[in-house]
Amino acid sequence: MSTTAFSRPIRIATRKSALALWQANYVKSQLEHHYPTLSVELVPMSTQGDKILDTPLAKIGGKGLFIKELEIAMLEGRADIAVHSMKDVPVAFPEAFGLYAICERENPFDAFVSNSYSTIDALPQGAIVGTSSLRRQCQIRRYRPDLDIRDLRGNVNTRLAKLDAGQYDAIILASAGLIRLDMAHRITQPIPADISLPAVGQGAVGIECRNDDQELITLLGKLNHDTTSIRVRAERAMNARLEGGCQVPIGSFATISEDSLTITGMVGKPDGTELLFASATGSASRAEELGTEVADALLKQGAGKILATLS
Ligand SMILES: NCc1[nH]cc(CCC(=O)O)c1CC(=O)O
Repeated sequence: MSTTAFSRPIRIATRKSALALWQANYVKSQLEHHYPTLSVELVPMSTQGDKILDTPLAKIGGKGLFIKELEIAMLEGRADIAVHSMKDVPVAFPEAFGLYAICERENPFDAFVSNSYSTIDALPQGAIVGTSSLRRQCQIRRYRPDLDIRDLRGNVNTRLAKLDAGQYDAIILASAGLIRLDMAHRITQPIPADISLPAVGQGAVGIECRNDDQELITLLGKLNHDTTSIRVRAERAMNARLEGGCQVPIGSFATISEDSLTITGMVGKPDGTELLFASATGSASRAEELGTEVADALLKQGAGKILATLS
């Protein structure tokens, strides 16, 4: 625990979804744990992305959309930091902002959620599976080409409600979201990485603030989890080289053992007919280079052509 010269409260800009609020409260409690004299407040706000919930994300501008309004609040001095699911954070940051802590990763894998079938393998021919993620779609289609994959939008609770109402035989969600919202019991089957490689940064929470807020940047350093941060940096470097923008059929997953980092990447056609994989292993100190190497190997196999048809 440390004392801090911070005299004003730290205000966390956050979206109002249950998951966003959980993450903001988590960062609040981490800050209070490390700096007991600090006062931390949440500044919940509606973003454009929340208001257009029925439009597929890809069509309304994708990943950057949720974040912009939180950044405006920080620029206008209404908030000091913003908390994000790393998988929703674009690779390129707006000039005035940076990512100054990545907290310890929760379970990074996708989850199969069903009220009737215990595993993906147990689904009958042609079963209806809900997901709007091109990454999940292409990998599930490769594994089970017979399934009927249908669009599924909304926050975690909305998606579960649609499953419970019988609109789908199963849905695919991130395990991390369910665990954080106290719904780990809804995970019917954790989906291993060899069936569905997670999204870049899945399960990790990142903290953003203005580049000129040096006092705050120093303070946030305590909340950074080194191993998570290195893994996510490798995954994001891969995405950066692939120019993986908004909603893309890209998976990336890095692990660290001792000082060695292994990263596997995937780019796939949404219909599941062609999936490219590559991986690299090396010193964790070369995280970003290894991520870039995997991207280059994917590009060499033709990933650029697949991605170009989607933009
Ligand atoms: N795309 C929405 C989103 N962004 C972050 C999570 C939760 C998991 C995480 O923190 O990575 C989810 C829900 C989901 O994909 O099921």
